[in-house]
Amino acid sequence: MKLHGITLLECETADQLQRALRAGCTVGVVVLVEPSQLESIAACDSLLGQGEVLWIGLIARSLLALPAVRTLVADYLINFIALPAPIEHIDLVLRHARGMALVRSQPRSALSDPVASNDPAPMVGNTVQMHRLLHQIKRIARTDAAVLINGQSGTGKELAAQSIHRQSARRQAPFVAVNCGAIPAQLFQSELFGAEKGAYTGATQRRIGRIEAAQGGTLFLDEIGDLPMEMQVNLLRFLQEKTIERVGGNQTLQIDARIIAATHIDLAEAVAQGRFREDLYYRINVVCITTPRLADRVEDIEDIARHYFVHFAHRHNRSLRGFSKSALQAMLHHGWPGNVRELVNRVQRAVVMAEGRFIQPEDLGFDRPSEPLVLMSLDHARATADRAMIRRALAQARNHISQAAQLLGISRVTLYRLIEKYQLHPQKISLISAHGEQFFQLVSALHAADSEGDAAENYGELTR
Ligand SMILES: Nc1ncnc2c1ncn2[C@@H]1O[C@H](COP(=O)(O)OP(=O)(O)OP(=O)(O)O)[C@@H](O)[C@H]1O
Repeated sequence: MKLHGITLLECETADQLQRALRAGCTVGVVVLVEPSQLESIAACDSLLGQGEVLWIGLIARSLLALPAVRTLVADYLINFIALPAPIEHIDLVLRHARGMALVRSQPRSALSDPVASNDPAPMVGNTVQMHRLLHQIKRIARTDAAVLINGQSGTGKELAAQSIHRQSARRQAPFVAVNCGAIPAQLFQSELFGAEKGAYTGATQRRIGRIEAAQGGTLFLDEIGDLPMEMQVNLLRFLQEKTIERVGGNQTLQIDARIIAATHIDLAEAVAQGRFREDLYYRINVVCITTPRLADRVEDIEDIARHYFVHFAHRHNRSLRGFSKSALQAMLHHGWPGNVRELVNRVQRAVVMAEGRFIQPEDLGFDRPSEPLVLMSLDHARATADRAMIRRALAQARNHISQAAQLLGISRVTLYRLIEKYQLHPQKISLISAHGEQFFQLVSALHAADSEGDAAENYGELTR
């Protein structure tokens, strides 16, 4: 419907709201003047969190005390106005929302955003353990000694190695990482030492190995504990002589590279069991540091989670607000067997999957903490569960009755009867799509309407 040149999209069902969102509006208005409207808003809550729409609430003052209304305001709205309210106030809030929408729609400059730059990830953490590690890294970076980094998988061993390299005198030269456990034994020699043209079938040109590629810089040997015995001999020779020969070549090349090795297994024990060469162990273990488990520094969890939240929200272009309290709680209570890598993965998944404005425990792949059980009659408990499930099914089926009935495993007739019984009729949600200059016409229309009476009623007129 057009009014004063403004596109007004009135949405009474989730389906209509979905279409309006696809139409690309930037500012939406949730009008809530009767308690009965809350049901339909609850049915649409996943849609309210979608896209880039900035939501403003126009809410009857009498409803603001309701917990459901407070949740709506906290989770989805960037601002709300208690009705009745002076039209100037509504005007101001809507202008502000439009301004925010305009700013958000500007392409963000990758250069001006440190998160988007190509700098390697910083090491985040403010606990005693992290302070100690950062201090050790700083001191080690000044020397050229071989370093062994111990730590469970995902604790940041590679990040620590990069940090040593970046702070060292070799920072302008390459940092070359080799995952010793991931290279097939038959390729290891050529992968590490390189190969001359014709050295083996398929070697159509000279290949520079990883060790040579690290010339002047740092060679990071990840998972060195997984290195097969025969390869340990070759590596030891390089470490002792600082020279290599490419496979199929006869030229000896002098290599100047700092060695940083990392392992998640106990190398001393592997030596004791004869699985790792003792002489190699002492070569790489001149200085040893340990990256702490995430579970041993829980105070860092929130900082790291927020750091990656900003990073991924930017990368995936999501305008989420952050973590809900229950999501933060769930993170603090998790055991983090996969350490920081697991946290990074969970945050990324949550940023992509979250339907509301705030990340919930489910988005992070955790179960929602169970609500404390309140004693109630079985009839009441059943009715509460019925209502919740019907609402959820209606939302998922976009208010399509047959589909919702199917999801619930009941007939359409039964669903209609239950909707009637629990008063779950899809109610009115009003959304005003305001594009560009049309927005100001909308505000003018509100001004004009104001002279005829109460702002809330007039707003209702405009959206009806
Ligand atoms: N302190 C930290 N601050 C920010 N990000 C971190 C931190 N520690 C680790 N990460 C991130 O966690 C992920 C895993 O880190 P990294 O690869 O360095 O761990 P790792 O110990 O080498 O793992 P693996 O043993 O499995 O190779 C990376 O995305 C890294 O950027």
